[in-house]
Amino acid sequence: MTGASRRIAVFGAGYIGLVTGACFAELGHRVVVRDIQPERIRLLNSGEVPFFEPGLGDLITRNKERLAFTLDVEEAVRDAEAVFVCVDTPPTASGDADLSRVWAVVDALRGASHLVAVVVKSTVPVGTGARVRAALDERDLGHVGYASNPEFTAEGRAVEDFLRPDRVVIGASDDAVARWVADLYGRLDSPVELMDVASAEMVKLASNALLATRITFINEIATVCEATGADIGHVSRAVGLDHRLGPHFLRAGLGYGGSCFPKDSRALRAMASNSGYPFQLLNAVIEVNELQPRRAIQRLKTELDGLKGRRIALLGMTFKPGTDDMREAPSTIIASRLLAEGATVTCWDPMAPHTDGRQEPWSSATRRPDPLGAMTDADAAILVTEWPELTDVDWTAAARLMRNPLLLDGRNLLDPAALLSAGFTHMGVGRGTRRPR
Ligand SMILES: NC(=O)c1ccc[n+]([C@@H]2O[C@H](COP(=O)([O-])OP(=O)(O)OC[C@H]3O[C@@H](n4cnc5c(N)ncnc54)[C@H](O)[C@@H]3O)[C@@H](O)[C@H]2O)c1
Ligand SMILES: O=c1ccn([C@@H]2O[C@H](COP(=O)(O)OP(=O)(O)O[C@H]3O[C@H](CO)[C@@H](O)[C@H](O)[C@H]3O)[C@@H](O)[C@H]2O)c(=O)[nH]1
Repeated sequence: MTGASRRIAVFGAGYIGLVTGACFAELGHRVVVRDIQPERIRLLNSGEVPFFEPGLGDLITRNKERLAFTLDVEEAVRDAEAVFVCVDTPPTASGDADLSRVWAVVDALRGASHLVAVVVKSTVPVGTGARVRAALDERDLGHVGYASNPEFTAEGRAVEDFLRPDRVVIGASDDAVARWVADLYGRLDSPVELMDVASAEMVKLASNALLATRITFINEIATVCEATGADIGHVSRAVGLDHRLGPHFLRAGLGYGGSCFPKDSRALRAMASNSGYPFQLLNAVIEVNELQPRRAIQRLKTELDGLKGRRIALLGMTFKPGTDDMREAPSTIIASRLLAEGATVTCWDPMAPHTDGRQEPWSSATRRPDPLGAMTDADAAILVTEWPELTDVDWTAAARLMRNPLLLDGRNLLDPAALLSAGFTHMGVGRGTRRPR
C-alpha cells in the first residue's frame, strides 16, 4: 500500500464524522467535513469541538491546514476523490434503522461524477449498500465505486481506536475500489479485511450484538450470584482469565447504553424479523438489558421499604465515563422510574450537558456540582456511571451527610469493605447486601 495523500469529503460532523475527518487528516489526507447544522459548523470553524471526545480537539488543531468544515455540499464534494457517509442512522418506531439521512447524502451527490468512491461508515442494515449502489447507477454515477467501511471506535477512546484499530473492514464488489479505500489507511499498522459489501455490513452488526450479549450474559450471572451468595467480582475475573474467553466486556452493571448497542441490537433483530427469522437469542439480550436498571430500582425499593418520599442521589448520568453522551444512558431509565415511584432525585455528573429544562427526566431532578452535594440528606445513592472521580470521594463524610448511608454500586466500582467501614450499607450488582456492624 502506498498511503498516498488523498482528498476526502466527510458527510456528518458527529462523533464518527469528526473523528474520521480528523484522523484522516492526521494520516496525511485533505479533508472537508460537511454537516447540516449551522451551529456545529460555526463552532468548528471557530476552533471549538461541539462535544467531548478525548484528544479530538488537539488533533483538529494540529491538522487544521488539512481540515475544513462547511455547510455547503458543493464546497465539500468539488475537489473530493471520495465521500465518506458518517451521518446518524437512528431507530424508527419499528426498530429498523432510519436511513433517511443516508439517502439525503446520496441525493446530494447528483452530478458528482468525478468521485472514485462513495464509502458508507454509518451503521446500516445488510443490503443498504446494494440499494445505494443501485441509486448511484440510476443517478448516472455507475462508474463511481461503492464501499462499506464500518466503524468500530468506542466513545471516549475513539481517536486512539481509529488510529490503532484491531482491524479495518472494507466491503466492495470491485477490487480496485477496495484497495483504493484500504490505501487511505495505509499508514496504519493494522490488519485490513476485504470482503463483499453485505458481509462488511454484517460484521458491524454482529460485533455489537456479540459484545452486547457478553454484557447481558454476565449481568444474568450477576443476578444468579445475588440469589446464591457468589460474588460477581471473583466470577467475572476468573472466567475472563480463560484465554478462550478473555477479560473484556464482562463487567456486570446496570445494563448497556449508549448510541450504538441498544440501537444496533434492535436494528439487527428487526432486520432478522423482516426476513422472517425470529432472532431469539438477541431478543432475550434486549429484554434482559431493558430489565437490568429496573431490577436495581426494585432492590432499592425492597431495601428502603418503598421509594415514595425518599431522596435518592444518582452519581453519574452519561452512558459511560469519558464522554458527555447521554444517548440511551441507563441513568435516564433509573431517574424516570424513581420519579414515577414518588422519590426525589438529586444527581451529579462531571460532563453531562446541562439541559434547558425540556429534557425528561432530568428536568425534575436537582443537579449538584459535586457528589457530596448530591448525597446530602439522601436516603440512598446509586452509582450509575463509573467516573474515576468517585473513587476519590470522602465516603466517611458522605455517610455523615446522608440521611441513610446506603450505596447501590451499579458498576461495582468501589471497594465494599471500605464502604462498610465508612458506615455504609453496600449493595453491588452480583453481590449481596452488606451492612456495617
Ligand atoms: N458514536 C459512535 O461511537 C459510533 C461508533 C461506530 C459507528 N457509529 C455509527 O456512525 C453513524 C454516526 O453516528 P454518530 O454517533 O457520529 O452520530 P451523530 O448524531 O453524533 O452525528 C451525525 C451527524 O450527521 C449530521 N448529518 C445529518 N444529515 C446530514 C447530511 N445530509 N449531510 C451532512 N451531515 C448530516 C448530523 O447533523 C450530525 O451532526 C451512525 O450510523 C452510528 O451508528 C457510531
Ligand atoms: O463490560 C462491560 C462493557 C461495557 N458495558 C456498557 O456497555 C455500553 C457500551 O460501552 P462501550 O462499548 O464502551 O461504548 P460505545 O462507545 O457505545 O462503543 C460500542 O459501540 C460502538 C458503536 O457501534 C462500537 O463502535 C464500539 O466498538 C462498541 O464498543 C456502556 O453503557 C457500558 O457501560 C458494560 O456494562 N459492561
